Amino acid sequence: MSKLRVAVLGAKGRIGAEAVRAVAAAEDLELVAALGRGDGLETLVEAGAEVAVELTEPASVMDNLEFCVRHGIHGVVGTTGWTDERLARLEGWLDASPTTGVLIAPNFSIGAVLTMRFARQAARFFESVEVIELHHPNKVDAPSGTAARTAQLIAEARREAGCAPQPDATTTALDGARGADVDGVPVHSVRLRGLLAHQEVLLGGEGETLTIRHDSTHHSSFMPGILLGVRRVVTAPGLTFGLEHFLDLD
Ligand SMILES: NC(=O)c1ccc[n+]([C@@H]2O[C@H](COP(=O)([O-])OP(=O)(O)OC[C@H]3O[C@@H](n4cnc5c(N)ncnc54)[C@H](O)[C@@H]3O)[C@@H](O)[C@H]2O)c1
Ligand SMILES: O=C(O)C1=N[C@H](C(=O)O)CCC1
Repeated sequence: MSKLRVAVLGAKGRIGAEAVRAVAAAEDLELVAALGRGDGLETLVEAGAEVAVELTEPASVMDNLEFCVRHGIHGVVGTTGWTDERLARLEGWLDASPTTGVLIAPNFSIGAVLTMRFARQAARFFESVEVIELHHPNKVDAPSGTAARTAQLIAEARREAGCAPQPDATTTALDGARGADVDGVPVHSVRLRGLLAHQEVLLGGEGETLTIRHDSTHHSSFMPGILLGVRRVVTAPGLTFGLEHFLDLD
């Protein structure tokens, strides 16, 4: 059986370097290109890449994906910075290339995907929900893509269940003291040397709290999800948002 031809964009970055090793080590995949900043995207076509793993930065991801989709190269995207406007542009490119698939995964680790799932399940049962994400201090964006997605899922679940707004008597606060408001859910971002990627979802009701916590302590935690995404995206045309769609969770 022929191997799936895979390229990594952002190959010299923290997660990109780990992805290069993981793809190269997978028996059913062939690493055909490993691009860093400044390398020409034409290399993807010359190398015959079928799937591009996009692990760069929010300022680069759109140009890279536009090129890939235009050339029928499937995308597996971990890069953050997704807004409704960006997603709409990507969907426009995909409409014009109907056999091409792009997976955007706010987080590739199974624990983080389950944290999002559990948070969504729990959200309607508690009066209060806040998210704390904690990352290494080299991270350029805040809040994390994972925390933003978690907050959106929580907010959706609470809207669907008709939950009342969260109780909060704060009338005076320093800027940022109550975190960022993501769809009505406060999200707090910690940047600390020694950390990699961590998240807590705090839920509170009368006389009880529930904390859902996930820790990625090494970039290896993201690799099984990236490899799964690469194998599945070639049979999933259009946009898939979230690795959970490839996990058959329930
Ligand atoms: N979804 C997930 O599970 C997951 C996990 C970890 C990191 N991330 C995200 O992945 C992205 C990268 O994270 P990181 O910690 O590796 O960052 P990093 O800064 O270590 O690496 C990014 C790399 O991309 C390179 N780059 C920038 N523009 C480029 C371009 N146009 N073409 C090729 N290379 C380019 C940079 O030079 C750098 O080497 C971030 O958005 C981060 O939030 C996602
Ligand atoms: O290290 C990062 O940067 C990470 N980014 C993603 C996010 O913003 O959620 C996933 C976790 C690691």
